[in-house]
Amino acid sequence: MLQKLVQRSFKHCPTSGESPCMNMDIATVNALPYEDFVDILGNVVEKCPMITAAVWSGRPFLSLAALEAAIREFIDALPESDLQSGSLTRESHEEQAGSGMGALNSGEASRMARLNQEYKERFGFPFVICARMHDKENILRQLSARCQNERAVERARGIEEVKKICHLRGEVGGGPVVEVSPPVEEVSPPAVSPWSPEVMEESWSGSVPLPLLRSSSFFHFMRRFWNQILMCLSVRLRFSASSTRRGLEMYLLNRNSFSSSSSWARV
Ligand SMILES: NC(=O)N[C@H]1NC(=O)NC1=O
Repeated sequence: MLQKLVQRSFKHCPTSGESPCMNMDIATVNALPYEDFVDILGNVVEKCPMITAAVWSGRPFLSLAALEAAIREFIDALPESDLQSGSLTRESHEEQAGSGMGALNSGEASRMARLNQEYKERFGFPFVICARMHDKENILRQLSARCQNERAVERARGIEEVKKICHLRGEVGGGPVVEVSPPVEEVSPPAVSPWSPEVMEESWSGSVPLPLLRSSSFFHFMRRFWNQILMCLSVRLRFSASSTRRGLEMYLLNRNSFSSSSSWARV
């Protein structure tokens, strides 16, 4: 499969004979820039180019068989879906607990479960919200209100919420709090940026003090396990094909959205 894909992508082999051509192919494949690598091999797993994108950093591959083995290993290493009950990550637990989701009374829990189910049946993907920016009352209000939206609106909104979660997890990082000297001239983010302190504090109702959010080491985050989502988002931004983008968006919402009625209700 990989050989056919690669050979089809190289119209001619500069040398005669099979093996030099194949060797040349693997050398050429290893030398491919990120975009070309994902463009050519991005659909070896249906509408999951992030798998190809994730293995790109493992080059150089000794052979096409080694590249295929890297893809297989990545697939085998994917954790069970977060949507199975009891499989919430530590970060999800903390975020949901921090917003008060761990203190739902029975009325709130059953309302949350009902609304989650209604949302999932209406849109075909789970409700996603950046819990650190809301308390439980607001989450319930948002869930109820957003059930009335159009699907396209909710799909875009869910992706935006995933990005907010991604951003805040990057800020907190979980690593040592690194004191960094303030830049010589404070360049304030553009006022309209959703990440500007004003916008964040305006909708801020989470439990993590803002100063901490700003001071922990971002680079620790780069080592943390969310590189898959970052890969997704970077691949999504690079891909023009809307169908691929839609596939990735649905992947993000269903695979990384953490929520199912049982998890919210349970938490
Ligand atoms: N349902 C849902 O969005 N859950 C996620 N949101 C968040 O901030 N952490 C989560 O687990």
